[in-house]
Amino acid sequence: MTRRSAPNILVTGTPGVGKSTICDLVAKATGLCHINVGDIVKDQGLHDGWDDQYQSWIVDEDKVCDYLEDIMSEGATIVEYHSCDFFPERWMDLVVVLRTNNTTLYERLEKRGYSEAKIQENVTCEIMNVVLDEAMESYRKEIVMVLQNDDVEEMERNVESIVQRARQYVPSAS
Ligand SMILES: Nc1ncnc2c1ncn2[C@@H]1O[C@H](COP(=O)(O)OP(=O)(O)O)[C@@H](O)[C@H]1O
Repeated sequence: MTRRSAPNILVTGTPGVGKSTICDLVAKATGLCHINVGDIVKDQGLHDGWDDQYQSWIVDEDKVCDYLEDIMSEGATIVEYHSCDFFPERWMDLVVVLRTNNTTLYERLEKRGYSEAKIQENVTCEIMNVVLDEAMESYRKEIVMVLQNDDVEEMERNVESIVQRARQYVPSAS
């Protein structure tokens, strides 16, 4: 196992649950390097083109993993993405799954200017626990933290909980 001086944290969840906002705050509080996987897919061309139907890039998961390998081996990184099953399990010390109630999520995505179809698709995904199930199937349950993120009070509490876990991190002895 790799020895990392500071932890790697994955923050995942349906689009709109608050990943970017929480990661920004945790990164500021801890000094962890914040990587938005969606951004690197676009900026580094880690995709096979644009999907018109889904209005998103067709992600090349192998390219994403190759790109991130050295960064994640170093540690001290907080990564966000709306999916979590293709990252090597060994990279992650903590996996945070953010949840948001349907009405609030709908409103956030509407404000973002998503089409009705895309909003419905994402809200259904949240109702069906798609990302939560993916996280539970992909990582040891001891490192998965599920946090409700509907309002500002919850957000502050969530940031605090994640920062605390990051500070408790003990580098693996193995
Ligand atoms: N806990 C929260 N309370 C209120 N608004 C929030 C909360 N978390 C996120 N938001 C707002 O919801 C929107 C989506 O958040 P964002 O962090 O971009 O989500 P994601 O990265 O998961 O797509 C933003 O406008 C953000 O300010």
